[in-house]
Amino acid sequence: MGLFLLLLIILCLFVSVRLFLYRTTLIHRLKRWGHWIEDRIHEHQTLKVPELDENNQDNQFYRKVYTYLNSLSTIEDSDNTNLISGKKPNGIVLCLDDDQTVQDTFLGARVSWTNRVERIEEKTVCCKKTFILKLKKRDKRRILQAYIQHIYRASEDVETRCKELKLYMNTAAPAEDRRSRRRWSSVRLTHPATIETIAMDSDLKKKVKSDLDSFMKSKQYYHRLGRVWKRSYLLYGPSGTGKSSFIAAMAKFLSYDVYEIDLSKVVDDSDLKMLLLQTRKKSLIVVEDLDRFISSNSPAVSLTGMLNFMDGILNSCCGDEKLMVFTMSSKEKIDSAILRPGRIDVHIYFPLCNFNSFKTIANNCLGLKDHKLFPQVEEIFLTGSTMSPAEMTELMISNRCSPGRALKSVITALQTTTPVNGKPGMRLHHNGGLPPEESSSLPETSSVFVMDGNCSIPVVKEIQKLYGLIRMKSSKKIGPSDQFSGSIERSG
Ligand SMILES: Nc1ncnc2c1ncn2[C@@H]1O[C@H](COP(=O)(O)OP(=O)(O)OP(=O)(O)O)[C@@H](O)[C@H]1O
Ligand SMILES: [Mg+2]
Repeated sequence: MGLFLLLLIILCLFVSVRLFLYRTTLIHRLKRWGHWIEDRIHEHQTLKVPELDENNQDNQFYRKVYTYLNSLSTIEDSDNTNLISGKKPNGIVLCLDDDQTVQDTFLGARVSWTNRVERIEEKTVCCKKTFILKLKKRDKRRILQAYIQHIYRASEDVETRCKELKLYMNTAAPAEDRRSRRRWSSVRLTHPATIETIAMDSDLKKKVKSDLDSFMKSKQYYHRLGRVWKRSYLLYGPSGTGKSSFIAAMAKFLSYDVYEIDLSKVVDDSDLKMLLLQTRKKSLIVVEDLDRFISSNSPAVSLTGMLNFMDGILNSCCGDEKLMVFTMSSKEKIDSAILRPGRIDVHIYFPLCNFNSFKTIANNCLGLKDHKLFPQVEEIFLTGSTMSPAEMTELMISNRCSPGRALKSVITALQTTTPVNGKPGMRLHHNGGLPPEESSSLPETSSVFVMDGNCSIPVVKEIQKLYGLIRMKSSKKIGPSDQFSGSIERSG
């Protein structure tokens, strides 16, 4: 009985001491001291993982380490961790701060990582970033190889689970350190457009989706052909027809980041190359308003520089799996060298509104599938009146409380033939908005989907079939010299 009482007292004492230690975080402190002493006893080695490699290209392993460290549970216990709003509403993600150290254990070995950030100039965002791994020398041989593999696997897991799309923009840099700097800054890509919300011919949507799908699955195919795994899209059409929104929608569909090149910040041809070298795989490289750039005869970037950027050997040096997307208002005056297959593989025309796109926008903005005013709207479209989807969207959004009023305002605007692109009263042919240069020789359609070469097999077959049909109709059209080059196809 006495012994039992004694054991009970010891147990109670043990529990209260432990509780006390927890409460005062003494255990935590004792552990830290223990580690500190251990660190003094053992010889350590430090290894650096810089953000850029010796060619100033992205060090892919740096990205992996970044993702891996931010996913560690120990980051929660670490001081100065940044709390950043996450993808989910009210969600928070943890993110290492500059010069913060975080601990990790692997196969019984304790290692630490420090996020070293050296500012190049005071008060600027430009900095040199390096992760520093510190581990015991005696552990290095035993764990390092396996640990690196573990980081690759774990970061890929995290990336596929919660990939957050980014929009990268190029930053201007003084000439002296253009080559040593990271030239892109990023924000989260939060554009709400999806391929479904874009008012576009439904067959065309299907074609684009299947083209993007087959591109993603064609790694082996491209490599077997000895080609860079890249595909180029040209989106062209009047202002406010959804070209930029479609880029965001494509990025979401593919789950790719977007690199948008602002040519006014590019200093010369080699600067443009450097920007391309610093992009990552699985991304969309976007150049908006290419026609404006070409007609401006920019002193900074030459036409040759642009041609090489679109289809140069450099494309093979900056990571595979890239989509290049260019936008233009019209390709009428564009040099055919720019538009040749390989530089541009898919041409998509974005027309002004027709009755079908009006219905999609009415459904998106007002939740209307049908309305008694629809026949009146259809009639006005038949007279050739039109407006841009952007204008139509604005009218509907500003009158969204009253669908009837919204439709009436659309009718009034269509009747007064709003000036489009500065041209008063632009009217369309009854083909629903084909580009002027192509409307005369084409079957009736609402959009143009022109694909040149480089498609994956099923798409090529479909194009050849269609091409045969069109060739029978018009002998004037340009045909492919073989199945992968020069084919020009049009379908609705
Ligand atoms: N096809 C469309 N479907 C749905 N909404 C559209 C469409 N086109 C334009 N919009 C609406 O108009 C707005 C502007 O469109 P967007 O910026 O994508 O046009 P754009 O073709 O890139 O114009 P610009 O040539 O002037 O840059 C979008 O935010 C969207 O709400
Ligand atoms: Mg745009």
